[in-house]
Amino acid sequence: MSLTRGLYAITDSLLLADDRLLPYCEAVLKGGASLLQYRDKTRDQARRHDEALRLRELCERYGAQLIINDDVALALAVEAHGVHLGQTDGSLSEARARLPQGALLGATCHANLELAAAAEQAGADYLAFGRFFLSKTKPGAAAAPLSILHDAGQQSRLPKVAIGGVSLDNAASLLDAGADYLAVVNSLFAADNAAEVERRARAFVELIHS
Ligand SMILES: Cc1ncc(COP(=O)(O)OP(=O)(O)O)c(N)n1
Ligand SMILES: Cc1nc(C(=O)O)sc1CCOP(=O)(O)O
Ligand SMILES: [Mg+2]
Repeated sequence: MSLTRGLYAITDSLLLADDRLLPYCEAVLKGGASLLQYRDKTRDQARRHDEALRLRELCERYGAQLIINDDVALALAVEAHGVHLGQTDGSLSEARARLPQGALLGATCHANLELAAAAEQAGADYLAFGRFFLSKTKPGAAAAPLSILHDAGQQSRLPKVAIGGVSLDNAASLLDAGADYLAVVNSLFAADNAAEVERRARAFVELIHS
């Protein structure tokens, strides 16, 4: 499946604790998210493997793609659809070489066009820029101007992912600036129940395709 535009939901271990991971992820997929990233910073390899496997099955049921954050080995072990790597997560070229053909490789580029060019050269399938707004999930993330989305579009034809504090209130500004995918944690998953997660996902998807 090739990348076009859509909602990119990212999991969070705190927001999705207490058995919320699977029902909330199913809700986000029912709402129309096309990419789901498993982002878990713990070292509990057995649980990570089990959760990633369940999420891969869930994504397949809904025609979405599971991306594993940081961990190429886990992505290979559960036959995920791809991996997302940041600037300190290892070599993109090596990850590209290890992944099967057709697997997605995403790269964090912050607000830096040189990082974006290097990621494309290394074989990335999408370029992630941010953070655009204050992020409750990652409060220390460095700010990026909206203009980086336009500038990246001048340099590359790869899909551009916008991340960091993305909400239903600011989504339109990111889309207008050139974002192809909106990557969202808190504004999707900080919800009281799965029905609310689905409603929010649907609202993002409608905005993206309007
Ligand atoms: C879609 C997307 N964009 C950016 C990031 C951030 O990656 P990274 O800089 O490696 O930070 P961590 O997420 O690993 O804390 C991402 N995960 N996904
Ligand atoms: C994981 C991550 N990376 C960022 C970056 O700027 O690279 S911002 C971020 C957190 C995104 O969560 P929320 O939607 O809750 O702000
Ligand atoms: Mg990372």
